[in-house]
Amino acid sequence: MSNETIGLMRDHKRSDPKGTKISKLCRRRLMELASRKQYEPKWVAKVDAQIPWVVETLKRVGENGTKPIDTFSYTMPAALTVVLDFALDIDLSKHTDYRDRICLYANNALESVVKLDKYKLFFIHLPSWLRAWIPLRFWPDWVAYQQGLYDDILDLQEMHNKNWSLGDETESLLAILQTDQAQGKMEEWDVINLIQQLCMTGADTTASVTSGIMMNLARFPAVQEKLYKILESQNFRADEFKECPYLLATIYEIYRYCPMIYRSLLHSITEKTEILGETFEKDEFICFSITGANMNEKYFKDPWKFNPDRHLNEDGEFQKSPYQHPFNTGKRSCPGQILADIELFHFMKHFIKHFEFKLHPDHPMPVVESEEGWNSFWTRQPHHAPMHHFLQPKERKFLLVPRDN
Ligand code: HEM
Repeated sequence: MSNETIGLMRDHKRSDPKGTKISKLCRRRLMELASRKQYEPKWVAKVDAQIPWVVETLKRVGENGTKPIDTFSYTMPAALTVVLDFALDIDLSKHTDYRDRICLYANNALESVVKLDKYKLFFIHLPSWLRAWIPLRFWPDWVAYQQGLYDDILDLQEMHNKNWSLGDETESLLAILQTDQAQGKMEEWDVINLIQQLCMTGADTTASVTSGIMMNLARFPAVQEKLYKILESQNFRADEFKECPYLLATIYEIYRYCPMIYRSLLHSITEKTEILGETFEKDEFICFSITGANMNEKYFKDPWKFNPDRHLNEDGEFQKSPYQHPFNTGKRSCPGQILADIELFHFMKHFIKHFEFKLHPDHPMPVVESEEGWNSFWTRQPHHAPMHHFLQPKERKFLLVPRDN
């Protein structure tokens, strides 16, 4: 790949239908692969493979359940390993140097590429031909730093291609994309950019929600106990969602009640549109408030109550509310949602088996099920504070008490 074609983003313009078409194809490829039912056991196995080292690490850093910890830095490498194994068919737990470095790039990206600031908006709005004339010393520092991620992705691509050539079966996302590239449907930078996007979007999200689930089970011990008993009665098998609807219902209640990913990305309006009486002009920015819908009495009865049962129907089956959109909805909704649900379900099945999650008096988390109680759970720090691309709980530390001690 030549240096000229490496950049943080393909230059998308509405006047460039080819770019839009290729993005749609990339997105479709990701969703097609994740939704192949026959591959689901393969994705589950990738989650299962992470469990021994994550459980051991959580026991060690949590000093066998005596020291409260923030679990994000341990769930993040596990989630990244799963998503990159899905994309590249490479097990990064055998290449921890790449895994740990890519986690750093992804976390750095969240504090830079993903966060909006005036400086960045200014750069985005310049036409690319003009941007190309700006000397690198005027670019934000993180731009040069993030280029290192591309080197790692190119190395991993080489590693992948040692075991795969054009015409072989396409079991990884990279193989599928490279086949498209060979057929002239996309260019090399599209392939690399999609892998880069997965590093930035596919691990911190799942890792953050996994930590959020454990934290909320510590806040609501009766739900945790019920879940443990159900899973234990099945010997912690639950290979599929339908085998433990209460676990999926609990995950969806945590998506609703603890929406750390509280809004969609920013999108621009393509033509003058009216939504619920509001008029939006072409090119205006729009963003969907996931939290706003979640906590609206109109869509969820007693919204301030934590109640997984609201996601089960009369037969005890999981029923997704049409008003809940943790992944947003429509053409730009999260393409990783199938994989994300699989990851959360199976990570949690194992974590619940191995640990009891408990609050610690030095790190109190409010559990008052009222509007005030709900509000007091969150920090009020500004968007530029660390990790504030997500909605952040004031307290993130809790105990993970091993059940097998
Ligand atoms: C629990 C985990 C996750 C949650 C809650 C989540 C949520 C979201 C949300 C709200 C968006 C913005 C959608 C919009 O603005 O319309 C998004 C975008 C995206 N997500 Fe996820 N996500 C999760 C996991 C994943 C995973 C595992 C992957 C990859 C396999 C992924 C890949 C992406 C990508 C590529 C985008 C950008 C889509 C675009 O711009 O068209 N996400 N996600």
